[in-house]
Amino acid sequence: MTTTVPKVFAFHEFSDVAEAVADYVVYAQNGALTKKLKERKSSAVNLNLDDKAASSADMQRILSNKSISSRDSSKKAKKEKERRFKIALSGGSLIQILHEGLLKRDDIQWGKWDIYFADERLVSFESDQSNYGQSKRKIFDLIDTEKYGTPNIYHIDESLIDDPQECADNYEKVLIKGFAGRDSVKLPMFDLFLLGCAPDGHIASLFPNFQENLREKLAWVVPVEKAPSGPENRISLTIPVICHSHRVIFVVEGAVKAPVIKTIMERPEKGLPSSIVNEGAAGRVSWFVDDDALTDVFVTKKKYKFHNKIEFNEPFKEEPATTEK
Ligand SMILES: O=C(O)[C@H](O)[C@@H](O)[C@H](O)[C@H](O)COP(=O)(O)O
Repeated sequence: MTTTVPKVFAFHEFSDVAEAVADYVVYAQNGALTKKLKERKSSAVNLNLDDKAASSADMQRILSNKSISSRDSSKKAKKEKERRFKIALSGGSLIQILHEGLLKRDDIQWGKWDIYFADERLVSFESDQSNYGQSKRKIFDLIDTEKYGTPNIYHIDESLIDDPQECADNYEKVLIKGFAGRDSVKLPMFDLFLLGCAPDGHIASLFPNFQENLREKLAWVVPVEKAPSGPENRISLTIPVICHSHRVIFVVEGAVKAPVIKTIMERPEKGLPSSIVNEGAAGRVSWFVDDDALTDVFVTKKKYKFHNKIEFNEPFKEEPATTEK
C-alpha cells in the first residue's frame, strides 16, 4: 500500500463539523443535479423561410433537422428533471451531525434524493441501534416535505433481520434495481458516500479483522456476523462500492477516536478499512474531523472553505470556526 494522504478538514467544535458537512453535502447535491449532459451534436441549421434558394428538398431537411433538435432538447430537459442525488449514509454519530447540519438548510432538494445505507445493524427499526430507524426519527421524519419534497429511502427488509445472508442478498437486489441493473453497471456509483469511523477502526460494518469482507471484490453487499462491537449481525456495502463513489467523506469527532485516526493517517500500511478507502478512492476522499480526534495526529490540516453560504433559517455565523492551518 502506498501512502495516499486525503484532505483533512479540522474544526474546533462538533457544531462546526456539522455545519461544514452539511455545506459539503449540498455542494455534492448541486454537482449531481446540475451535471452537464454531453451536448449531442445536432445537424440543425438556421431556418430562413425567406431564403428563395432553398429547394423544397432543402426545406424538408431543414424542417426535419429542426424537429430532431427540439426533440433532443426536450429529451435533455426531461433527463435533467429526472436527475437524482444518490447518497449512502452510515450510522452512529453521523446521524446526529446530519440532524444538526442538514435540517437547518433551505437549499436541500430532498425530493430528488435517493438515500441508501452504507450498512445496517440487523435489529428492529424501533431499536435505537437501527441506522434506518435512527435516521428516520432524527432526519427523515423532520423534513418539511411539503416545501422540499420527499426523498426515496432504501432500507433493508426488516423481516429478514434474522438471516444476514438473505438480508444482504435482498439489499443488493435493491441496489441493483436502483442503479439500473447489474448487467449494465459493474458497480453502483454514489454521488456521495458518508462514513464514520469507530475507535476499533470499523467503517460501515467492515471491521479491521474481517479480512474476507475487506477483500470482497464481487458482492455489493455482504453479511456480517459476530461483529466485535455493537449488534453482532449486520450487512455492509463493500469496499469496491465505497471506492467507486464520486465523493467519499469520513466524519469523525471526539478524543476517543484520536488513536485510530493516528494509525489511519500515519500508518496507512497497517491496512485499516479507512486506509484502504483513502487509497482506493484517492483524490475523492475528504475527512471532516474535530480537533479532539486529531490530538497528537501528525497530518496536514486544511481550513474548510464553504461552497454555499446561504440563507439559514437560523442566523448564519459570518466566520465559521475552522482551524487555521
Ligand atoms: O452501523 C455502524 O456501526 C456504523 O455505520 C459505523 O460504521 C459508524 O459509522 C462507526 O461505528 C462510527 O460511529 P460513531 O461515529 O458513533 O463512533
